[in-house]
Amino acid sequence: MNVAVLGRGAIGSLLVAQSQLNQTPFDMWWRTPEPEDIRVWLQNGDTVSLKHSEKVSPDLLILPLKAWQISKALNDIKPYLSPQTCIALLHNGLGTEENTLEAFPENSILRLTTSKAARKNGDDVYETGYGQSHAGWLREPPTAQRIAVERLIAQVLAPCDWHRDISQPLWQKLAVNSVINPLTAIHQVNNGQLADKSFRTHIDELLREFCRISALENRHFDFEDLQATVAKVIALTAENFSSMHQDIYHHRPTEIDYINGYLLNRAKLHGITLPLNQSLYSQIKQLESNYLSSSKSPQNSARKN
Ligand SMILES: NC(=O)C1=CN([C@@H]2O[C@H](COP(=O)(O)OP(=O)(O)OC[C@H]3O[C@@H](n4cnc5c(N)ncnc54)[C@H](OP(=O)(O)O)[C@@H]3O)[C@@H](O)[C@H]2O)C=CC1
Ligand SMILES: CC(C)(CO)C(=O)C(=O)O
Repeated sequence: MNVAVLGRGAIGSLLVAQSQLNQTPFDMWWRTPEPEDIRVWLQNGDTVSLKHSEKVSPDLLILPLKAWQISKALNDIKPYLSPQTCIALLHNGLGTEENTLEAFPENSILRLTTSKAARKNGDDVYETGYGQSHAGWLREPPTAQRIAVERLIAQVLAPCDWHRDISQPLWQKLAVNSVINPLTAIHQVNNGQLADKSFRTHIDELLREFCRISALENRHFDFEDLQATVAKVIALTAENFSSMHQDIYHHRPTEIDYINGYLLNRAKLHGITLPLNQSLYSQIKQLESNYLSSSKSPQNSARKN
């Protein structure tokens, strides 16, 4: 099976490194031919060197991109895809699925999410955490391709659970991201600092709003289970800076439209408001607008984490 991974981002590089260690190397499609190669530093001490590949129509294309990059990326690479190419979306948040299904009506589409962690520093990628992944089909391919893809994904994203309805784990991850990401980004704290009791009221209120909108979507989450899940993620990733914290710090666009913005869109459809989500959404948009509208380059800021 010919597999390609788009970009040379943190999570994508981790997957390609893992595929090399499994002796089933994936191709990597970069936006630019430079640098000649990149290195991935794994937590087990291995270092893997990765190179850019020529674009040949793949059986499986994985897009481990920021949610807001997906639509343009798929448009850019459409000429290299055939109706038989399976497209795998891997990102935080929700909201790219419908457009992808519509834009590629003949292709099988897979949705992935992961709690693995990696960060880029220049041309190097560092694995910073192990974690569970989840996978499920939005549109299934014929049986032989389905089995081959499932086997491959189970290897490179291990441990990986397969779901008949992938939207349930995606909503569960959305709950976690809708709390940790904007709070850490606005207060510029690491994930662990959210355990401080001063954040308790906001965390609980965000989870209450999440339960209200998810129930209207016929997805039922227990408030106390979510409290426990968020507390666990905060403890397990205490030293990490969330992706939204890093995006704000490095003056990059955030995924807010696909996290709290997604919840707000669903709420609007149901005719309800989510006041705390709205407030955090507006604060993140304001922070983004301070630098996205200016010509100052993000590279000018000192790097952290
Ligand atoms: N990093 C982490 O620890 C975790 C990340 N996630 C989620 O996974 C997703 C990916 O995150 P992450 O790996 O950190 O993101 P990165 O920003 O590191 O990687 C995104 C990559 O996509 C590439 N890209 C974007 N648009 C295109 C395009 N049109 N054509 C080709 N390449 C393109 C970028 O290329 P270029 O380098 O040229 O800009 C970049 O290499 C996000 O949704 C994130 O929230 C989830 C769990 C943990
Ligand atoms: C789970 C969490 C919050 C870990 O940092 C994450 O997914 C992110 O930073 O985007």
